[in-house]
Amino acid sequence: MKGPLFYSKILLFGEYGIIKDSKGLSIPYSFYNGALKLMDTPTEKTIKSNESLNRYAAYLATINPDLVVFDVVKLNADIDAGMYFDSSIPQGYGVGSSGALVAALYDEYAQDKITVLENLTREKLLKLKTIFSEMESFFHGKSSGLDPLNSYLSIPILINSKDNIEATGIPSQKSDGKGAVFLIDSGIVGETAPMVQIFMENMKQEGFRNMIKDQFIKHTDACVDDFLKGDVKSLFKNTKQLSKIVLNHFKPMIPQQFHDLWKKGLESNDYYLKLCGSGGGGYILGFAEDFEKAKQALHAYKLEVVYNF
Ligand SMILES: Nc1ncnc2c1ncn2[C@@H]1O[C@H](COP(=O)(O)OP(=O)(O)O)[C@@H](O)[C@H]1O
Ligand SMILES: C[C@@](O)(CCOP(=O)(O)O)CC(=O)O
Repeated sequence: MKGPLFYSKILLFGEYGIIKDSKGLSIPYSFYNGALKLMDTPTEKTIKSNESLNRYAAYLATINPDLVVFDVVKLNADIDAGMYFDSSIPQGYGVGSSGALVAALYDEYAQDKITVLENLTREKLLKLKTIFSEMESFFHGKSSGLDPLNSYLSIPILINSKDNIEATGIPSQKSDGKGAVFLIDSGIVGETAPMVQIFMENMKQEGFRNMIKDQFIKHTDACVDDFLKGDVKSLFKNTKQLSKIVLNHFKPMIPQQFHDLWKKGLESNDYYLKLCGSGGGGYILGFAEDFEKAKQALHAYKLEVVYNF
């Protein structure tokens, strides 16, 4: 057995906001991917993955059957036979390792599944997102379902609001462009669930809620609009604001040793940093109008370009 490949994703904008009601924009990142496979010779990695699937299968069997029903008998038999998720997607790096896994399992075991080949109306997309949100909650505590959706469809997804999502095109990349979006490897593994929990706790405070509504969501939405329009000038203005807000209000999600680097970008304007997914480690997402300048300022770090302006 070797299932189809599912890609990692990069949530360019919308982390945390999309759990509430902000816009979000997520693109597939084919550099990393994963597929369900049967073990030949067991290794530490494949055994660990198989055990993780076993725990997850028990959860999948408890999901409301009105939403989605899985072929649990086949799933359990495959797990007993040594199935694992053969994936290059780093876990806890904010690029959707659990999302790709969720997409692969839905694809293989969901009954009456919505397939990528049919006409994906807004209703069908929303239904898929609801199913994925429920499936991924096992890993996240609370999940928007966007990661698996992106992985399942392998196309950019625009979230306009909680119940208004669509497949979208993004402006084509300029291979000779000076600007870039890039990843910085923090070298630390993050965990989504505790970060989402901190966010949900903070949301119980009125001051934090107001900041999310009046500042965080406002700039997130503006960034999404600018990116899709290709308005690079306005995009950098709004990304700078977003970077500032995140530094001030999402400190637990930024590894301590990156606080200074984050601030330096805001002061020099050489680059702006933002969270990549839930944060707490993993990748940090960078935006630079002049990538050569950013590279110099960040020479001590390993950068991976994901988009050129
Ligand atoms: N290859 C894999 N095999 C089994 N489980 C996996 C695999 N990759 C990811 N997972 C599951 O997904 C979890 C990571 O998901 P999460 O914390 O949401 O991080 P990410 O940002 O990478 O999606 C892991 O703890 C594990 O339970
Ligand atoms: C924080 C959040 O908005 C994005 C999390 O992404 P990741 O699991 O860190 O890739 C949670 C979600 O939308 O499921």
